[in-house]
Amino acid sequence: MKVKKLEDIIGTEKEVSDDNWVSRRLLLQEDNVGFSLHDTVLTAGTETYIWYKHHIEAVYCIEGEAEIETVENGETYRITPGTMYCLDNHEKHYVRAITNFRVVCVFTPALIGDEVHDEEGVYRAPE
Ligand SMILES: CC(=O)NCC[C@H](N)C(=O)O
Repeated sequence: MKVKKLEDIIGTEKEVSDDNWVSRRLLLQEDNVGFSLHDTVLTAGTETYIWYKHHIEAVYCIEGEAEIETVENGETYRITPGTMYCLDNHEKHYVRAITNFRVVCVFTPALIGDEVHDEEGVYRAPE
């Protein structure tokens, strides 16, 4: 069994930041469990364009509020604590954080660890 605390991750290479968010990566490919698990905070007032071309992501909100817009059809969703969304069709989308937006994210396949979005909003393909 594996037990890790957020405080074990903060300040290490498993705490990964991009312009609009910080992602504390609790489980990664090296843990060999088939998914990765992150505690992520998106910064209030930011808009992030994302396309998980190679991954499925589930996102469970535990603090704050955001709007998600799926690009293909322009639909918007208000996400608040206790709500989950799952990008099960690799949807291109925007995340607009209204307040600091804290979420638990699960990715399959698991992230390797240092991924940030490229110019297309994509995390690189798993190795
Ligand atoms: C909600 C979302 O996808 N935010 C971007 C960061 C990502 N979830 C991560 O933790 O790497």
